[in-house]
Amino acid sequence: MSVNRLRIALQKSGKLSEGSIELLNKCSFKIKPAKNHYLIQSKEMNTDFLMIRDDDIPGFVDSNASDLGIVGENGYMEYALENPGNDLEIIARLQFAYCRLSLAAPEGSGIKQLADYNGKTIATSYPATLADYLNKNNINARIIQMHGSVELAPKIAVADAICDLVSTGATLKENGLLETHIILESEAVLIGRKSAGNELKAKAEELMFRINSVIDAKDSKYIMLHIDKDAVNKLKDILPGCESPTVLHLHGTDNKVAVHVVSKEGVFWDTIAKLKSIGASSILVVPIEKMM
Ligand SMILES: Nc1ncnc2c1ncn2[C@@H]1O[C@H](COP(=O)(O)OP(=O)(O)OP(=O)(O)O)[C@@H](O)[C@H]1O
Ligand SMILES: O=P(O)(O)OC[C@H]1O[C@H](OP(=O)(O)OP(=O)(O)O)[C@H](O)[C@@H]1O
Ligand SMILES: [Mg+2]
Repeated sequence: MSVNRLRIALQKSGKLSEGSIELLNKCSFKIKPAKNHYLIQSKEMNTDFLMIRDDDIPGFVDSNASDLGIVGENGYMEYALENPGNDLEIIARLQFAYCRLSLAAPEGSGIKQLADYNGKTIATSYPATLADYLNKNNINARIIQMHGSVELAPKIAVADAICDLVSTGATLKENGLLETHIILESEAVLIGRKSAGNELKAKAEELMFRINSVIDAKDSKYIMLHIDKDAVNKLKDILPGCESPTVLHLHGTDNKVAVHVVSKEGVFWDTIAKLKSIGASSILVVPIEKMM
């Protein structure tokens, strides 16, 4: 089937939405989200963005209502476990929306070890993932499903414990809950279909080329500085990637040169102090938009 327009499902609002749009706009898609605007067209790669709830993204891709989708790996896993015959695959991990799916129990409940969950009731928005984990660990617990505010359940005796997403741990703390076991680590992932034809696979590869060039550039910096010629070889101990910097002649002096280098590591204030300690001056650190 000819892929005339590429369809990509994104979360319309929530923890994935901003990061997905920011990443894709750095790939030149010019997505301008607007309330109740669920289909956003882009000239870039002839793409239609389907703005939907994150829980619907895996099913949209699996049923070919969308070609690709960006969802949390936890959401992909939940769908895959609920739909054993699914055609989905993770094409790439996108290095944002980091969180983890964990078991947590009320402070003072005495539930600490995995065995303590036997016979208990656990509230979660991810019943298939929780059931799979409990089965694999021979834990016999009752699961009740909630679609949000899961941390409330133990407080109102709806459940003895919970299985929910954790990022900073603030929500657990605010609700008197202690994290006891991490079931899975999650980040935003690009998903597609294993059975996609060559034309769609080629489009996915072009999209990943753009995404990777943005991700690779994310922590990299372009650094320019002036330094004595005989101090250039000291730079590599301070700046990763400075094994073969660009060294330029400086007009009006034979002792100093300009050095330009891409450093993959974050350049922090201590790096600047070390550079100055070996005589570097006119230090300029600029972000890189894309690297290929
Ligand atoms: N606190 C968080 N920090 C980082 N990532 C998170 C956090 N909470 C959720 N996520 C990630 O974002 C995804 C969507 O979470 P969000 O809370 O926006 O979903 P939701 O409330 O179900 O929204 P929707 O209305 O789209 O269903 C989660 O599946 C997870 O991968
Ligand atoms: O560890 P933290 O940094 O506190 O983040 C974890 C919380 O974030 C998400 O909730 P969200 O705010 O998205 O509300 P929701 O339950 O309606 O999804 C998740 O469901 C947790 O409750
Ligand atoms: Mg949701």
